[in-house]
Amino acid sequence: MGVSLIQDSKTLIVKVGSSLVTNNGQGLDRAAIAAWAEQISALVKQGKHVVLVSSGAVAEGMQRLGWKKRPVEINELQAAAAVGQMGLVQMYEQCFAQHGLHTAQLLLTHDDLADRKRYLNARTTLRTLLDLNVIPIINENDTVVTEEIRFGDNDTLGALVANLIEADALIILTDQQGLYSADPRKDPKAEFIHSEMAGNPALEAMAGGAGSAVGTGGMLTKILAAKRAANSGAHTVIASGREPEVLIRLSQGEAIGTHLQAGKMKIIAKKQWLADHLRLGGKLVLDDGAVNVLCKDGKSLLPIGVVEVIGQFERGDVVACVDAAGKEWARGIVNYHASEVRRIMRKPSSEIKNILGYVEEKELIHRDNLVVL
Ligand SMILES: Nc1ncnc2c1ncn2[C@@H]1O[C@H](COP(=O)(O)OP(=O)(O)O)[C@@H](O)[C@H]1O
Ligand SMILES: N[C@@H](CCC(=O)OP(=O)(O)O)C(=O)O
Repeated sequence: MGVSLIQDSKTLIVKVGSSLVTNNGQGLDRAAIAAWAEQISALVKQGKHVVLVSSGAVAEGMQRLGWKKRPVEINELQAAAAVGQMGLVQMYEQCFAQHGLHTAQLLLTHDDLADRKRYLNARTTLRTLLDLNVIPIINENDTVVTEEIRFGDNDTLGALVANLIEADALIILTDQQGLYSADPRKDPKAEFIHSEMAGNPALEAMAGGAGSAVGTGGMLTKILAAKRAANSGAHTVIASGREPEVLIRLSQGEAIGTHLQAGKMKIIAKKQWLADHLRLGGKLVLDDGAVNVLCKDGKSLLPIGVVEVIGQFERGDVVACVDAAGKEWARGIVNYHASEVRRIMRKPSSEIKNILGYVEEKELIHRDNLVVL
């Protein structure tokens, strides 16, 4: 990858695995967590947006409960995760507080991100937190899922979050320097992979399962996460979380770890995603002024620019933005139900509260959720 792609990245997802966070299951590694918090804080102060996806709840819960062996029963794993998550977020909150930054806890499941309304809600919340310079700390909501906890799939969650907020890069920190041609714990001749295209099927054959007792996904979930992140145009780096100043050095363009490049440009990825993944709901007919600000100025669509609503749709659906002659100019994810849009169209956003009694968002379609055709 052009290593500078990390350097130029504005929005980063950093994922840290259980073995790192808990020092191989020995309990939370305060020094390591403090070091990542310091680096992330420095990046945020440079104007970057950083989301942290952290594993370690089960491992920390086991430690707190005095369990020596990872339980087999799902309900016990869930209990351990619930206990351990408390320690995890306390530690992050304390470490980021040293740098004057707040943290926020987000517990998500894969299903949350597959559901279009929840997807939009999660996306809006994350975007708001990042604008406030708060550090979102994300983990799986282990209480309500069984599949994810069984396979321990925070690598996938990291990629889903990268898709969710269209991050520029996903940095997966683990206990190895990166990807080797085979598991280096088992094959001393394994060669280091410096750079590849994300999604290259040859990578999947190289990746083995977890090598430690506390990590669960192994390299394969990281390779698949890179492929998924690339769908929204995000590059992935797999690197050692124990490498001093790893995040700072990556952001300065240093070639540390394995760089897996996304083949698609973000804007093309976004258009494809909007075209492929969400069903097209109805249409919004815009006045000429609204067409202009959307297409020429790259602004969000406000209710005042809409003159007619055609068809039915729900919050989170994709709608087409057309002019009076029916020509489609843009398409995007709408923040209100069709019946609500019919009530607030042609009105300034300041009247949404009076008309509906609540405000989902002041935009009908936020510019981040819109592509001009
Ligand atoms: N080809 C490979 N290159 C590097 N590591 C590999 C490879 N195949 C399997 N692994 C194993 O994957 C482990 C990292 O995955 P995992 O234990 O799940 O970590 P994490 O907790 O960071 O998600 C490494 O410690 C290593 O033993
Ligand atoms: N939610 C689980 C995540 C488990 C997991 O994905 O672990 P890892 O393979 O170490 O990233 C936990 O916090 O323990």
